[in-house]
Amino acid sequence: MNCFELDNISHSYDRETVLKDVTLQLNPGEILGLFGHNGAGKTTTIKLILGLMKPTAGRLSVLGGQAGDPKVSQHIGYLPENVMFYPQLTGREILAHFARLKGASPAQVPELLAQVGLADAMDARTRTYSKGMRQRLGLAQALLGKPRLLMLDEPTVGLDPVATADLYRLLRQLRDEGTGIVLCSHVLPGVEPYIDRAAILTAGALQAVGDLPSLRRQANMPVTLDLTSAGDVGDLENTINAATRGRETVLRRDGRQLSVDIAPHEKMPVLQELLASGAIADLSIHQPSLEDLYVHFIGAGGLAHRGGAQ
Ligand SMILES: Nc1ncnc2c1ncn2[C@@H]1O[C@H](COP(=O)(O)OP(=O)(O)OP(=O)(O)O)[C@@H](O)[C@H]1O
Repeated sequence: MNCFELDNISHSYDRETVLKDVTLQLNPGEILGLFGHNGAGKTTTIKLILGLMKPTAGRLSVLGGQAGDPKVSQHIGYLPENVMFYPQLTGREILAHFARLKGASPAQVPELLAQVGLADAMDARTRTYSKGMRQRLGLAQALLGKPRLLMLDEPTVGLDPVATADLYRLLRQLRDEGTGIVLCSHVLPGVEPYIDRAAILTAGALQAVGDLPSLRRQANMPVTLDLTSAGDVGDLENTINAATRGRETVLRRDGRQLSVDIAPHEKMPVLQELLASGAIADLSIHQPSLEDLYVHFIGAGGLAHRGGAQ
């Protein structure tokens, strides 16, 4: 059974359509990154899956049932963006309160607080917590009752690099135990190794969905070969020019180092020719990163929306 299935979902607030024909599903034991700039429609998608609103058009099922049905909702964990808690209560008291609301066992509370790195702070009032600690308490709240579907809206905001890596490790562990996880973010650096698939949303429309190799195929962006010459750099330049003649490539030179941007399907024949020439001492191949692919798919409109390329 899918964790959720969105089938041609559209949504409008008043007259403005902010989600357009979105078709997307999440499997158990999978981490999906849902990426888009501010206002792209990520939170609206989450609210529909939570059953807080009904889509204007399209069909939606969550954990095999109806979004918003309490029998479904009890298996969903949700961490909203900018989570806030009552400042006079301790972390332990707050989590115990949410455990009662969710019908989860209170025995989980200290264990979950330790799991998110708040073992030493659980009896301190949350007004003394840093933003990162509040975020981790929010995550513990989302993990109450061992959800089958976990949705996290900008979970790494406020976390330092060590806490961010800890969070991703924890998500991987939950994924391996069968939880389906949606990670919404407009912060891409560092996330690539931790997601199974990415969905890229611009102005309410899905531009691309897939794992990294599939997104690379869809984007068909050039691959960069960085080459170090074995002898005279001019000779290597001539060899590259011969190997790439008639192909669409860009060649750059920086001292003894040469870089060639080349279409993915041209990579192997050109590499074979270059290796056979004996003119290369070393080489590395750079595929487009998740950030490169994101910028490619959101296009000029998306960049304008974000105030230019970053
Ligand atoms: N309650 C609302 N009433 C009217 N318009 C709304 C409402 N909530 C969101 N919108 C609009 O819907 C669009 C999508 O917003 P949404 O919050 O889903 O985007 P997002 O991708 O989560 O953005 P962010 O990263 O800034 O949280 C935006 O244009 C936003 O202004």
